[in-house]
Amino acid sequence: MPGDILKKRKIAVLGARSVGKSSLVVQFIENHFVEGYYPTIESTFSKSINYKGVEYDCDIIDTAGQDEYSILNSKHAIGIHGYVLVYSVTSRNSFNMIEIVYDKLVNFCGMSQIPCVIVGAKTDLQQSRNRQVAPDEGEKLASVKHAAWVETSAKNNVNVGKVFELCLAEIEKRAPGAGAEPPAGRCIIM
Ligand SMILES: Nc1nc2c(ncn2[C@@H]2O[C@H](COP(=O)(O)OP(=O)(O)OP(=O)(O)O)[C@@H](O)[C@H]2O)c(=O)[nH]1
Repeated sequence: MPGDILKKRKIAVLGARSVGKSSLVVQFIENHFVEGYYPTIESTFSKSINYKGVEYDCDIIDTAGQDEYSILNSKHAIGIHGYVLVYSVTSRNSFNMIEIVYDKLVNFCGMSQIPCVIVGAKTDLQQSRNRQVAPDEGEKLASVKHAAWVETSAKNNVNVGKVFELCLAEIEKRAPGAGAEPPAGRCIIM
C-alpha cells in the first residue's frame, strides 16, 4: 500500500539571526530548550514524522541566520520540499526578513509560491518585552504568501510539533496527485 512506504522529505528552517530557529528544531527533535545562544553554521537533523497515518522520514536543515544582504545558499533551495520561515514576535526586523527570504526563495525556484509555514517564535517573551509583531500581521502575511502560520514558544514547548505538521501539510497539498489515490499499478513519485 502506498501509505506504508517511507517518504523522504527535506525541510529547511530559515530566518534572521537569533530568532529561535535552532531552539525550535532542538525542542522538536530532542525535547529540550537551549537557554544559551550558540550561532548556527548549519545542522541537519533527522526525524520520522507521522502525518495523517503516513510515516515521513524528514531531514530538517537548521540554517545560519540571514540578513537582507545574505545570498541565498542554493543548498537551501534545491531538493528542499518545504520551508519553515521563523521570526521573533519581539523583533519587527526579523518579521520584515520573512518577506525578503520568501521572495528570494520563489525567485530562485522560479515558482509563484512555495510550501511554507511562517512561524512567530518566542511568544513567552511577549509579557516581559514589548511584542513588536501582532498575531494578525503574521496571519495576513501568510495569507498573502499562501503559507501556513503559527506562533510558538520553544521555551514552553508551545506549538513546536505543529510547525512541522503544518509544513508537511503544505508540502503534501502541492504534491502531484494530492487528494487523489494514485492509480493502481502505476509508479508512485517519492
Ligand atoms: N524566551 C525564549 N527564548 C528563546 C526561545 N527560542 C529561542 N530563544 C533564545 O533566543 C536565543 C537565540 O536562539 P537560537 O535558537 O540560537 O536562535 P537562531 O535563530 O538559531 O540563531 P542563529 O543561529 O544565529 O540563526 C537563545 O538565547 C535562545 O535561548 C523561546 O521560545 N523563548
